[in-house]
Amino acid sequence: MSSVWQDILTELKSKLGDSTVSSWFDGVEVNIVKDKLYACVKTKFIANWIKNHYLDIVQDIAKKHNLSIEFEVKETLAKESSSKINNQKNEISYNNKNEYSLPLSKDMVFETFIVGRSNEMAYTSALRIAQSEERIFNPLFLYGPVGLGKTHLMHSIGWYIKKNFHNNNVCYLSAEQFMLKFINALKQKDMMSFKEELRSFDILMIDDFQFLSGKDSTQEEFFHTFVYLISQGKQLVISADKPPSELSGIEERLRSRLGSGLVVNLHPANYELRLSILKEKSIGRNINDEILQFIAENVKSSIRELGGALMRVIAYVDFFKKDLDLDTVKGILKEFVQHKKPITPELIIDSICKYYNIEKDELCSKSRKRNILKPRQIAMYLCRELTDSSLPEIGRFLGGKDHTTAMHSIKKIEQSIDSLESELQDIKQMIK
Ligand SMILES: Nc1ncnc2c1ncn2[C@@H]1O[C@H](COP(=O)(O)OP(=O)(O)OP(=O)(O)O)[C@@H](O)[C@H]1O
Repeated sequence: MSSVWQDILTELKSKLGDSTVSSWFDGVEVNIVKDKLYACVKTKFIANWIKNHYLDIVQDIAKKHNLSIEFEVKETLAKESSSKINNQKNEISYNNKNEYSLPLSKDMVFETFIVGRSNEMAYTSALRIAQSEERIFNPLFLYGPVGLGKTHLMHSIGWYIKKNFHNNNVCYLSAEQFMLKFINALKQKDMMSFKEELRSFDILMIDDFQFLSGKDSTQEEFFHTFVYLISQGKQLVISADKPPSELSGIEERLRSRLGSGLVVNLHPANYELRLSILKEKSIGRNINDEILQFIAENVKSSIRELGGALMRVIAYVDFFKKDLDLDTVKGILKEFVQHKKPITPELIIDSICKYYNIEKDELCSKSRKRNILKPRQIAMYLCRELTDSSLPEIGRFLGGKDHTTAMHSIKKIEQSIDSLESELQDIKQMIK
């Protein structure tokens, strides 16, 4: 090993400690050309980690040796991963037989979807749609905040139908892709093929429908496709971040049709579901329950984030072949972990909005629609239970209501406490 690199490592150890340096810098190969030191690491993950956490400090030390430093990923490993990507591409093109559909991810099937209270209804509806050739719920409209499994369920429907009903022609598109294909057909002056192709599907699934907000001509085209397919007994599955009634920038006649079948909400996962997902995804990995519980308790924003946190822990174990302790995990997941904040009315209001997928303005408005009134009453109840706020303060926080409204709302929730128990538990989990 180059003596300069040896010196750099020694100095790094004195600043960062032996274990950090051996975790991230063991196995680095160096090559000095003129005044540049090229440090070759095994993977992109390690290179990024070093750049994000230790670059300044390494550069400072290198400067003392009149060197600048650059981190690279070893070419052999880069080649390996590029051949993996090529294999994946082959799978995708096999998967993607019709040119209109986006490929379905092979990891997103019903068998890998973990079911809990927050997504049970969505899972059951998706499975029923896939299993039944009768159009029991048409369209199926799945909605909820990001990263909670809408795409996973749509891909699962696609795979199930491909496997069990070979004659059915499935098309899965993001709303953006739908728009791009529409624009392309207009440009090519080939609207007939576009219409014919879309009308030939037995199951058409459009993801992230909110993307079409304000895109009037694309909506118009989609509207006609929608009406045609439904009239022919074909299945439609749509997903968005909001229910049809709350999608802004979508034409009224389309909104009402989107809501004419079954509309199902995916709620944020509670602790039990987060833990089950982590246990399932870490099968065969040497990660103990204490660590999984720590991740489930702290990474709450979405299942996508939860998966990302677990991947980071798994990558660490794979690279360094070391047993993990909780302190190391806390360090690795620093950016994922939300620090515990004191419980305030603002925090309760934010969590309620997230849970019910409504805007703060709506929650604090005068609306007496049930989908707004109930969350507002729950917010008042939780402010009373979890904070020291007085009734007039609670009324004020929820949009300038008076203290009798706050008192009445809290009573309402107390009267239905048994039926609301599990919902309240889930919301409290999000708040804490
Ligand atoms: N219940 C679940 N069980 C297992 N994995 C899940 C579950 N829910 C979500 N995931 C995983 O979480 C990730 C994000 O899910 P998905 O892409 O389906 O979210 P989404 O609701 O469509 O989000 P977006 O609105 O951002 O498109 C995916 O990797 C998915 O496989």
